[in-house]
Amino acid sequence: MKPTQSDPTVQPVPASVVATVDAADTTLSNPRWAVLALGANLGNRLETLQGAIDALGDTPGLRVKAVSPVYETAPWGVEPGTQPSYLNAVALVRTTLPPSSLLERAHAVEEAFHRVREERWGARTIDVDIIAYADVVSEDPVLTLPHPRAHQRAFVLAPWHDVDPDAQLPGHGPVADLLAALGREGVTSRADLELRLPE
Ligand SMILES: Nc1ncnc2c1ncn2[C@@H]1O[C@H](COP(=O)(O)OP(=O)(O)OP(=O)(O)O)[C@@H](O)[C@H]1O
Ligand SMILES: Nc1nc2c(c(=O)[nH]1)N=C(CO)CN2
Repeated sequence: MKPTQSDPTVQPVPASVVATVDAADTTLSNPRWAVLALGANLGNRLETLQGAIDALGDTPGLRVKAVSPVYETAPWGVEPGTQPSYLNAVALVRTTLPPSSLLERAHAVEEAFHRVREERWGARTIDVDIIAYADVVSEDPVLTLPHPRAHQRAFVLAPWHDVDPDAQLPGHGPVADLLAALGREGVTSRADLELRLPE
């Protein structure tokens, strides 16, 4: 039936309202891949890593596609012997969230596991970093993409290479080459530990 001018349900929506609603819709129509690095060096490290993966899997618009093997790693960037060792892993996700929303979600997951931000590179129950988001390159300090130190970190490159041997770190080249150049010192496989995909 053709609506008439007097039908109140066909009032035109003002352009300003359309623009506001569109701006508030922060999902993308196309899912993108992203690489997340997880690290924990306080508390029950494996349990926390699994909890973070499950929490990420509970995120609307995000699907965890692969979870890497677990590595026990020497704390990077601090005096040796000043912190407990880390468990590290990498998750590959597909998401319709834009990068800023993915970072918000990563921070919410950290908060859920009582991460306390005190000093730079301080010990933590959980750290969730965005290593790469599709092929986005951004120097924004709030969200630098790819992660500005990923290419220097075997604790990121080794698990990433395990789940995606052909991976490329945007702007830096093949992960396999970066890992070969860096070496695996301080990064030990923990084949006795396993992380699951979210149920
Ligand atoms: N790719 C990224 N992933 C996560 N956080 C990022 C990224 N780029 C910039 N940041 C910013 O870095 C800030 C500090 O992050 P965080 O406390 O996790 O650092 P860190 O884990 O101690 O050190 P690092 O950044 O070297 O891993 C965050 O609040 C975030 O805004
Ligand atoms: N081994 C290891 N060292 C670190 C880690 C980490 O996850 N693993 N994270 C840091 C800040 O992101 C600083 N140092």
